[in-house]
Amino acid sequence: MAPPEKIELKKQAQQLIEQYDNFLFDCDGVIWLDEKLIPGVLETIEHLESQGKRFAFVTNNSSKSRDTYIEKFHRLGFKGIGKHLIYPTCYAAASYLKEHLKVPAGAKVWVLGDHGIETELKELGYIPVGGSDPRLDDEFHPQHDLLKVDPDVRAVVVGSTKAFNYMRIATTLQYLLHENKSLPFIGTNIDRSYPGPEGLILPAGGSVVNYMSYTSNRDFIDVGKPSKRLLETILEQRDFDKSKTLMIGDTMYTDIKFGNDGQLGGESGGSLLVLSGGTKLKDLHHLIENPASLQDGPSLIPLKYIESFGHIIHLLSN
Ligand SMILES: O=C(O)[C@H](O)[C@H](O)COP(=O)(O)O
Ligand SMILES: [Mg+2]
Repeated sequence: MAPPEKIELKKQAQQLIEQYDNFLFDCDGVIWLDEKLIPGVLETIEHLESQGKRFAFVTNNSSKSRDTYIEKFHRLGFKGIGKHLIYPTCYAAASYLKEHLKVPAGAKVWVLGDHGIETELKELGYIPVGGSDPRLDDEFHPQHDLLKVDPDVRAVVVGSTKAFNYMRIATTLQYLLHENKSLPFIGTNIDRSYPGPEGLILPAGGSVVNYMSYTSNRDFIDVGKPSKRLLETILEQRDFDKSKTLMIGDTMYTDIKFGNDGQLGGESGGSLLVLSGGTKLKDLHHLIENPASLQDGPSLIPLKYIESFGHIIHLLSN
């Protein structure tokens, strides 16, 4: 496999834009770092729009609903980003329950995670339980009411939360073990960590999901990147030709694998790694030099890489 091409010249930036019609953006580490917009990204996306390019945002971050993301995009200066362009994994989880598992509206769903999951479940007619219930902040005691399983719960969704505590782990475990482990166990994403504020690398949703997987000794259904089902849903809903679509992300085992396994960009490929988030150049070099050291080897290697997506507008204006 050819080593990834570094985009550093104006003509390479122009070629990239000519080659693809559709752009799928990861958010954390590509568009922003927490509340800070990554320089040049807004201008580059506005340039793509002016060229008639189409795009969508696909984030493994389950903490915010699509409506909350719209507010964030507006706050950061993006105009006209509608709900239909945003695919966070809280929405992917709720859609999976409805479209794939056919869990009927009106069913209760146990949640370990932040508000985004509860909001998206409600939008599809489900009744979230657990989640932000303040009783989950109580100190653990074995007679606590919430440790008794509600028999009306039909599925469990686990995602990132900053309120991880023993009550949440213990209550969620009761549901995962309930009736011989028969309730579907959905995990929003597999990310170990993410690039947070102040340059900190922070624990991500995958740590919470895998904690629950370990303690329950159960596998989970991963609805986030690199899930092929998520990609197919986006391509279908947005009517994107996959051979003309590029995935842009900062994480190789989620974003780049999503683009490569999904065969974006046709025979030439369709994955672009940005170094503005959690992956640094040394990580890319490590992967290229030791592909066997990572389980998924070549499917994690991007077609191209660039220091940040915002760098494109800088290259184009030179
Ligand atoms: O669990 C999380 O919150 C995610 O790991 C993280 O924020 C990744 O989001 P993405 O880079 O897919 O936007
Ligand atoms: Mg990211």
